[in-house]
Amino acid sequence: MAHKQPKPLAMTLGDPGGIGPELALKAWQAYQNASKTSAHQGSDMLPFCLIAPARIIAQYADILAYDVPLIPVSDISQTSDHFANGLPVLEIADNGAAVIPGVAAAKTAYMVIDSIKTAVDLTRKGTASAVVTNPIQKSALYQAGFSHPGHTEFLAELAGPGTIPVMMLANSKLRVVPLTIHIALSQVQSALTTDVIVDLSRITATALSRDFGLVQPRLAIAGLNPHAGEDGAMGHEEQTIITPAITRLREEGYNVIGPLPADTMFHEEARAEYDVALCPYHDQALIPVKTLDFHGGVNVTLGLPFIRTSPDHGTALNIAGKGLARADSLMAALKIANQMAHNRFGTGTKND
Ligand SMILES: NC(=O)C1=CN([C@@H]2O[C@H](COP(=O)(O)OP(=O)(O)OC[C@H]3O[C@@H](n4cnc5c(N)ncnc54)[C@H](O)[C@@H]3O)[C@@H](O)[C@H]2O)C=CC1
Ligand SMILES: NCC(=O)COP(=O)(O)O
Repeated sequence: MAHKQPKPLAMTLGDPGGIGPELALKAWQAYQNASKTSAHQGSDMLPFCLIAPARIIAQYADILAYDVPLIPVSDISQTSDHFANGLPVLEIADNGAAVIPGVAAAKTAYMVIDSIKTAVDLTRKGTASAVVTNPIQKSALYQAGFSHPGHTEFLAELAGPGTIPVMMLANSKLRVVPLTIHIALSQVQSALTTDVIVDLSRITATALSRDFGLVQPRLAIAGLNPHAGEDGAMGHEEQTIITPAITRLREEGYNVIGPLPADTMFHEEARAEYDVALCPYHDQALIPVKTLDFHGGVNVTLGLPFIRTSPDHGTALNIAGKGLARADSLMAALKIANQMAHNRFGTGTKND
């Protein structure tokens, strides 16, 4: 049987004032170092191509004095041929905006967004296996008129009508899903409905089976209120919204526990009882996962017709261009994208 050509990963620029460009350079160096060790030989890690104006990446390589050759490619399919010799860069339209490490500017937003769109397009066409995003400075994009709270919602729009995106953050100790994402705390109560919980739980369980190899994923749903409402004495959402969702999910055959008091569900023994924790609001989910292992965390968007992973951290403007940024989380995002692609397509071929 003919061996299919594995497709590379499409990495986005992220905010050019943040640590994304530095991390991309460091990730390429880490691949090269790993390829020299015997442990890595024969590895099936897919190479990646950075979708960015090459002059920005060259600026960082220069500032940091990193010896990383940049290889311009006109087509992402050339990535595998060149990856051993340098970091492949697929050029996008460059409006020439100045980039200052540590400064996020609305003037660079066009390139940030174009990089994401291009990566998605290549992945949906099947010429890339997955999208791996570098962090964006959301406030700078908003100044430029970007109307989506973050990647997650933007990717859902690019995927098309009816897409329900699910944000999952994962490290070796914990997986979490916030059931509401980038909204004010005051809006959580109205956004959290039984239908939302059921829909997001189904998508999460399906993805954990298909992409992560869990046969019957165990879901744990957190309460919204202290002590999961203490039988209604501290709030009613557990009784009126969350428990009905859990009942429906169990009737459909899902393995679900909850509503669990959020303050006691993240210690080691409690985590052993489930594969993923679904939490009513953003910080309830992200504080434990980032606290347990900030540098090993990966953000995966489930529910899309393509694979997308990302580091769990942000743009870290305070250390951009200083050589201090750790690439562990981006490396973990590349690794998970790779595993998901292999689980989904075998060799990383067309995927939509
Ligand atoms: N996927 C994405 O595009 C994400 C974007 N963001 C955005 O990033 C911006 C900044 O967010 P913050 O809350 O300040 O979080 P942040 O993660 O950028 O920084 C928090 C702290 O962690 C440090 N840090 C972060 N990544 C690091 C790394 N790889 N190595 C070493 N230290 C690191 C930073 O220096 C800072 O002290 C915001 O605009 C936020 O919306 C935040 C999370 C994810
Ligand atoms: N706090 C997680 C986060 O902001 C990630 O957002 P996204 O840009 O991946 O949607």
